[in-house]
Amino acid sequence: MPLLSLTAARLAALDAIALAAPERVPLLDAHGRFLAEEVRASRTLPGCDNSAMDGWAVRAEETRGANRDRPARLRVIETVYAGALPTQALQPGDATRIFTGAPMPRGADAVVRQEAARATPDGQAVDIFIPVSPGHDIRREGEEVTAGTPLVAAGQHVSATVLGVLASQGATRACVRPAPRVAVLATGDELVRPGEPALPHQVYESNLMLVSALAREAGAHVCHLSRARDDEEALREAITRLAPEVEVLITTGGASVGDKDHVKRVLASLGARFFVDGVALKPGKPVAVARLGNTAVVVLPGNPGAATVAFDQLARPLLLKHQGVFETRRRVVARLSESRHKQAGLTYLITATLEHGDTLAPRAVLRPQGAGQLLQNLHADGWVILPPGRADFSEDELVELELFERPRYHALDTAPPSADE
Ligand SMILES: Nc1nc2c(c(=O)[nH]1)N[C@H]1C(S)=C(S)[C@@H](COP(=O)(O)OP(=O)(O)OC[C@H]3O[C@@H](n4cnc5c(N)ncnc54)[C@H](O)[C@@H]3O)O[C@H]1N2
Ligand code: MOO
Repeated sequence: MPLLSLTAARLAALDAIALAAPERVPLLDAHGRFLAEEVRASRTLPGCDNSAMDGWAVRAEETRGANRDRPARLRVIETVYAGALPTQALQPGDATRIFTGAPMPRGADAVVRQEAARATPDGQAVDIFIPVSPGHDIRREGEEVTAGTPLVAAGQHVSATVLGVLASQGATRACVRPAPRVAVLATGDELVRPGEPALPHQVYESNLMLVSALAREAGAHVCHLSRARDDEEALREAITRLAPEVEVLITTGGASVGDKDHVKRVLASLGARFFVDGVALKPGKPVAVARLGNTAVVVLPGNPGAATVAFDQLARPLLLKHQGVFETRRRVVARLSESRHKQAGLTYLITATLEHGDTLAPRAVLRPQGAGQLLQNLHADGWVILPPGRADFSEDELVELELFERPRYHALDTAPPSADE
C-alpha cells in the first residue's frame, strides 16, 4: 500500500470504527462525555415574573419624585418569599415586601431594593427613597429562555455548565454515547518497567502512561495496560486476549520495518483488515489503523514523540468518532523562527512555542525535532504544520501553527505572569 497523505489517512482511519449506540445516563455520569441529541428547553425560564432583589414590589408611578427628604410612603400588604405565591394584588398606595426570586404580585410593575427604602417600625408601611421605572429589578418570565428553544446542540461536550443547564430544566438523565473501552499494549524487549532498575541501554517503558492518558483526554475508558515482548507468539497471544475486550486496541512499538517489528504482520495473520498502513507524516510515519473482528486497532510507532503525533492525528479522531463527534482546532499564522528542509512528500508537524513581538504575526520558535523526544512537547504551544509538496521553508516565512490550547496553570506560591510580560 502506498503511503497515504495525512488528510486521506485521517479519513480512512475513521472507517475502522463505528458510532456507539447512545444511552441515557444519570446526569453526573454524563460529565465529560458528548451529547448524542439536541436538548431543547422543556421549561420557560424564569417561569414567571419575579423579583431580582430583596426589597418591595411597587407601582412605579407612585415612586415618582421620591427622595430621602420626601419619601413615597406605601402600605405593606403582605410578604412574599421565593417559592411562595402572592395572595393579593397591589391597589394604589400598596407595596409588597418581596425577596429575590419571589413571584411578582399582580398590580406591581417594579421592585425597589431594600437599601433604597425603610420600613416603619411597625412594618405596616414603607418609605421609598428613590424613583424607579416600570420593570426595574424584575426578572421577566421567559427572559432567559422559552420552552421549546434549542439549548444545547448534539455533540456538545458535557461540562459543568451543561450539567447545570440540564438540571435547571428538571432533567435527571442525559443522552450520550458511551466512552470507548481501550486497551494499550506496549511492545519492546528493551523496555523496563518504571520502578525497576534500568541499565543505560535499556529504556523505561513510558508509552503505556503516555498513550493511556492521551486516550483518556479523548474521552476513552482505558481498561487494560499490557506489555508484550518483541516476539510473534507473545504478540499474537496478547492481541487475541485484549482485542475482544475493547472497542479500540492501541499498540506502541514494533510498527516499522525492523527484524523485530512484528505487530502489523501478526495483525495481518490474525485476519485484520488495514485501513491505513503508513502515512506521509513525520513524525509518525509507520502508524497503521486496522480492524480485527469488532475492534479497531491503532498501531503506533514506539518513539514517544512519534506516538504522540500519530495518536493525535489518527487515534484521537477515531475515539471521538465513536462518541459521535469530531473536533476543529484553532490555528494561527506565525513566522518561522528558522529555515527548515524537509522531505517534500511528507507533512511535518513540528512542536513550537509562540513568541509575540511587535509584528502582526507571532514567531513560531521550532523546538528541536527528534521523534523520540517527548521533552520537546512539554512547553510547546502547538505544532507548526509544514505541508507536503515542498521541501524548503525559509526563515520568517508565514506558516500555520495548530494550537494545543491547554490551559496554563501556575503553582499557588508563584505569581502568574502579568498580561504584558
Ligand atoms: N529502515 C527503517 N527504519 C526505520 C523506519 C523506516 O522507515 N525504515 N522508520 C522509522 C520510524 S519513522 C520510526 S517512528 C521508528 C518507529 O518504529 P517502531 O514502531 O518499530 O518502534 P521501535 O523500534 O519499537 O521503538 C522505537 C524507539 O522508541 C522506543 N520505545 C518503544 N516503545 C517504547 C515505550 N513503550 N516506552 C518508551 N520508549 C519506547 C524504543 O526504545 C526505540 O528507541 O522506526 C524507524 N526505523
Ligand atoms: O515516525 Mo518516525 O518518527 O517519522 O521517525
